[in-house]
Order: sequence, then C-alpha cells, then structure tokens
Amino acid sequence: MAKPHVTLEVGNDGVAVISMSNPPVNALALPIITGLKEKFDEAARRNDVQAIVLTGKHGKFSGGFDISVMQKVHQTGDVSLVPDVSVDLVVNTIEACFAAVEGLALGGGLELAMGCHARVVAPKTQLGLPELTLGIIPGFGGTQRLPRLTGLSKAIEMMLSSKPITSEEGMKLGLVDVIVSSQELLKVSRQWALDIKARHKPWMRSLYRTDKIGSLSEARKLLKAARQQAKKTAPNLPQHQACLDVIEEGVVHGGYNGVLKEAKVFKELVISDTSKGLIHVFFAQRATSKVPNVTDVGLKSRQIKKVAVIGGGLMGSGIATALIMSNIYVVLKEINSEYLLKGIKMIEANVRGLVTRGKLLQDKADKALSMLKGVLDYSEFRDVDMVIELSSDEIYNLFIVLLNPAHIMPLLEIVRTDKTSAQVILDLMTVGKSIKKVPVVVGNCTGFAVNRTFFPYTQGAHILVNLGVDVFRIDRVISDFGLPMGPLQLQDLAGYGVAVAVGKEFANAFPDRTFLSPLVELLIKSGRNGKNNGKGYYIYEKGSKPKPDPSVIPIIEESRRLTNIMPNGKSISVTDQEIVNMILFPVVNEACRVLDEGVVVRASDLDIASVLGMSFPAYRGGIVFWADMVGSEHIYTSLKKWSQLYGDFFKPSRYLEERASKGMLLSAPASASRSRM
Ligand SMILES: C[C@H](O)CC(=O)SCCNC(=O)CCNC(=O)[C@H](O)C(C)(C)COP(=O)(O)OP(=O)(O)OC[C@H]1O[C@@H](n2cnc3c(N)ncnc32)[C@H](O)[C@@H]1OP(=O)(O)O
Repeated sequence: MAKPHVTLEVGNDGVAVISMSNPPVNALALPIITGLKEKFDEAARRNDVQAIVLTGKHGKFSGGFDISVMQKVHQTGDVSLVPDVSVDLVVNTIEACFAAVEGLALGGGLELAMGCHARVVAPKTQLGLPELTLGIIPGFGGTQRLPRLTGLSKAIEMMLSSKPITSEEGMKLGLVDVIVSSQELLKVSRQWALDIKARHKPWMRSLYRTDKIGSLSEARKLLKAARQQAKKTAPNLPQHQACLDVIEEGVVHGGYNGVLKEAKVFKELVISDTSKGLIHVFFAQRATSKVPNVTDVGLKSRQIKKVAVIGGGLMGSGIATALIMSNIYVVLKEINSEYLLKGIKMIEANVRGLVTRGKLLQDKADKALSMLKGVLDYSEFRDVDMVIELSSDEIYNLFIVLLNPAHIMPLLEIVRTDKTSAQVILDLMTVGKSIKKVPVVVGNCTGFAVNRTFFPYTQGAHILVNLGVDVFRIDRVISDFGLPMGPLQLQDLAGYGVAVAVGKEFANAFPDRTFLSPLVELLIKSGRNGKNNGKGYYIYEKGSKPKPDPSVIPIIEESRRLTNIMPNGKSISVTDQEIVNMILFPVVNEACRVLDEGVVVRASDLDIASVLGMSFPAYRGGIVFWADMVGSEHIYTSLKKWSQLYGDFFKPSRYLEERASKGMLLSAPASASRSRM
C-alpha cells in the first residue's frame, strides 16, 4: 500500500490543488500533516499559484486526525506526539484556501475544511465532529469554527451528540457553500477559488465571524442548558463539560483565544483515562473483523440475499426483524400456523416499535415487512443462501448468539467449533455486519463469551445482599460506575424465570464457584416476577421510573437467615468502591478463565463483547482493559482476601494468579495452544 502522502498540482488557471492521500479514509497521519505544511509553503512561494484548493483522494476528504497517534500517546505517555495543527497549520496557512469535499469530512478533516474560506461539497457527504466519542474534543479549531458557521445551538448539538450531518443539511445551516456533483467538484472549486481571489465572492474567515453566535446572554443560556443536559446524559464523561467550556471561551474572548484554549484542553483530555478507554474500544471494535484462519486466508464472503429462519420464537423473530430491516429476504419457518402467526406478529410488533420510537420511517417499515414470508414446510428453502436454525444448532456445529432483544442488541457472537468451516464463519460475519451487528467469533463453552464472563456479576450482587448490603445501594453504585442499571434491576428486567434457568446452568457447569442464593426463589414465591408483572426489587408502573419497593426487605431478610453468611450475624461494612470491586473483580476473574481457555481470539474481543453485550461502559475500555487499568495484582490480592473470608466464589483463577505474580497485563496474548477455536 502506498505511504500516506500529499501532492501539489498547479493548473494552467493558476490554481494549486493540494490532495491528501492515505487510504482508506485519508486519516491525518503525521506525514499528511507535515506534507500539508510543505505543500502549502511551496504553493505560497510559487509565482504561478493564484489560489489553492484542498482536497482528498479516493473519493473522501478525510476521516480526521490519525487516531493511532493518540493510541501511541497512551502507550508512551508522550503527549508531544500530537502536532500543533490548530494555529500553526489551520489559522496561519489554510485560511487562505478552498475545500473541495466529498465522501466524508470528520473530526480534523472537517476542521481543515472549516478553516478554508469556502466549502464546495459533493452530495451525501458526511460532515461531523465525532471527537467526543474518543474522549477528546475537536482540536483543530472545530469548537470555534463550527458555532460560527452553523450557529451555536446546532454546533453544540453536533459536537455533543457526535452525529454527522449530510452536505444537504450542511448547506441549509451555512456549513456548506455549494453542493456539486462529485465529477464537477474540482472544476467548481477551482472557479470558486479564482472568484474569491478576484473578489467576485466575499472573503470569509470563519474564525472571526460573530453573526451566528448571538448575544452573550443568549449564548450563555444555551451553554447552561447544554451543561445541565450533559450532566444527566454523560455524568462520567469529562470531555462534554470541557467542550462547552472551550466553546464559551471563544464566545466571550473571541475565536482565536478559543482556539488557544482548545489546544490546551485537547492535550489534557488526550491523556485522560476516558480517552484511553474509548480509543481502545475504537480499535478493538475494528479488530473483531480480523479473525485468524478466516479473514486472512484469501476467502471471499458469499452474498447473502435470502435467509431461512427456523423457529419464530423470541430469538427467531428478533433475528428475522434484524434481517428484513437490512434488506435481506426472510423465510420464517414454524411447525404450525398458530406459532407462525405468533412469530409474524412479533416481527410486526418489533418493526412497529421502531417506528413509534422514531428509529424507522413508515415506508422503510413497510418495505421491511414485505421481505418476510412465513412458511410451514421447506419448499421455499430451495433458493435461500443461508439457514439459521435455532433449536438444534449443535447439528451444524455452529451457533450464533444474540442477546435479547435480538433486533436491538448490537453484539453477535458467532460460536465456532472445530468442525465449522472458515467460509461459513466469514459469511456469517458478513451477514452480521449487514444487519448492523458487531460479530465477534468465539469458542464454545457454557454461556459463550458474554454470559460466561458475566455470570458472577449477579452472583456477586447476591453475595453482597446476603452479607447484609442494601440492594438499592448496590444498584446505585453500579450504575454510578457506568452500567445502565445495577445487577438486581437487571434481574428484574430479564424476569426471574431467566435467572433461575441460567443460574442452574452455571451451577452445573461451574459448581466450584457458584453461589447458591435462595433469594430469587423467595421472590417468586411471594408473587414477584420482576418487570414482567410490575413487582420485583422495584415497583414498575406505566410511565414512571422503577421505584425501590420497601416490601421486598422482609424477603431479603429471609434469604439472609437461610444463607447465614453474615459474619457473627452482622451486616458487613463496605465502601462504594468495595461494592464495585466485589461485583466486578469476580467478573474479571471469569474473564481470565475465558482468556486462558482461548474462548476469544484476543482480549480486546472480550472488551467489545462486554461493551456491546453487557453495556459495560465504553469509556472504561471494556472489562479486560478496565482490569488492566486497575492492575492485576490489586485484583488478585482482593479476591484472595475475600475468598478466605467468604468462600470459593472469589477464589482467584490460575491465569490471574500467574499474571499478577509476573506483573503481566491480563490482555497480553494468551498461549495459542489453549485455543478453543
Ligand atoms: C484533532 C482532531 O480534532 C481529532 C480528530 O480528528 S480524532 C478523529 C475524528 N474522526 C473520527 O472519529 C472518525 C473515525 N472513523 C470512523 O468513524 C469510521 O472509520 C469512518 C466513518 C471514517 C469509516 O467507517 P467504515 O467505512 O466503516 O470503515 P472503518 O472500518 O471504520 O475504518 C476503515 C479503516 O480506517 C481506519 N480509520 C478510520 N478513521 C481513522 C482515523 N481517524 N485514524 C486512524 N485510522 C482510522 C480504521 O481503523 C480502519 O482500519 P482497519 O481497516 O485497519 O481496521
């Protein structure tokens, strides 16, 4: 592959076209930034250059600053690896040129384009500043220029949500000056550049505009509302408040001062734990697409247009929903018309639910439902490209595992056994991606990757409850840590039937480390079934948030009497941090076993599985990454202490012990010989 480079071509019209080339997305790698500086200098020196157009090769402007540079900063702690671009390049140099943009201009890419005098953009181009998803803020002047081009309110929305807009919306907002076809992009850009140079069109230095910012009091009102909103929606994410502070600096003290503050805050955030976690997740998610002996052996995935799904239960209908929504025909097979009708109704309800929640347009919903056909025999299977069998999967030595609800949960576990062909895995990965899931290839074991790793999660909570810790405190502490809800509320949500069935399965598979809590059975006996019947640890009423139910306390006390594990019959006293650790260190311990047995290809796959399958906070980088940040030695000594006090549930695994004693990262590659795949 060609190295990242920047070219300069000067036409007879006197326009220099500076092009960035770094496939696949023209990320602004260090050689690109150096190349840009050199080519701009060269263009400024040359007498034959009248005007400059900046563009990207391969149909894309730029996907932004090279994120791997920030990963290097995390590995080395050397923040000086991030070049000074915002003042040095954008303010001092690029402001004299014109951007010809197509495909995408994200992050630093859009910031370069905004630094230019005008933006000539191809249709359907994605324009956005997604930096906050990486734990940082825009660092090439974006926090200052976007509000000045689109208005403060829209700019705040774009940065805080990280969602891109299209060129068409950008045109309405003032971010885009003109939309032209991709074929005409360069021609029109050259003409614009010459027109502006000749003063036929006005010069626009976006950094110094004030017309869209509004009055200081209006701006402060907007920023205050955004701060309050961010406190609620992103309580553990420092970059949101920091971004608003930097925007405010520019509003109060002018764009240039805003740029200076932005550069300073960017460098502080880039070394934050949040950025480390989120950037790890960015690359970890992409690494799941690289599966040894599947994606590196020259195979091509087959096109899957029609899939037969056998079984229209909860899982089957969820999978069928996901498939039809991605334009894949589905033949849904059931054993009788009653079940078939039920399955179809469930799919219709899934699709309607998405329309009601504003996630799908009605015409797309109609189109999706038209791709579904229910059948009672196999005659329609003639021309299907794939059959997904949900009841007796073992026959095929292949499983796919989706967590409920299957059409919403983003993770797809593809379970590979020694008889599964690489081609089938590859085809499934492709289908998985086309139904907008993230496929992770895993080995076969009870619970597969996610449920196996997280089986101690609820059990740890039950031990704590039986040791006398308040149920609602446990849930609060875990949601403050960053999971969407605590383990007991999660149990309410899943229903107690699931808890009993899953509990039995794990008790059989791992009797040495299963804590048998009588609590769920007691709750069922008292007529509770969690959210399903409105009564669990919490009371569920339509339209209001779950409320802790004080009448559950006597049931919990009964459970404590039965288990009798409180030391001297007294509740243990623990800090909030200890609650987090007593629940999550056993999960890390199980993750170690999963790594040791080679159930996942690499540790970062388990991070992605935990983030997408359990909603483990992405800004903590996933379960293994978080554990390595905490340190294996601390986890090991804590577990060892608790195992002596409270039993084998906490007993450290061999893998953890070994790594802790050697001071090794848990994520360092495990020995290949133990792989289950
Ligand atoms: C100072 C500045 O303000 C700071 C910044 O600019 S930070 C960067 C901001 N930009 C972003 O966050 C965009 C990140 N990229 C993306 O969202 C997506 O890659 C995309 C929408 C551009 C393309 O998506 P898609 O077509 O699905 O391709 P995707 O698989 O994600 O990426 C293709 C390859 O490009 C790499 N890549 C994409 N953007 C990159 C970036 N900004 N830096 C480094 N590598 C990048 C990916 O890692 C992947 O590499 P791989 O093939 O080796 O795994």
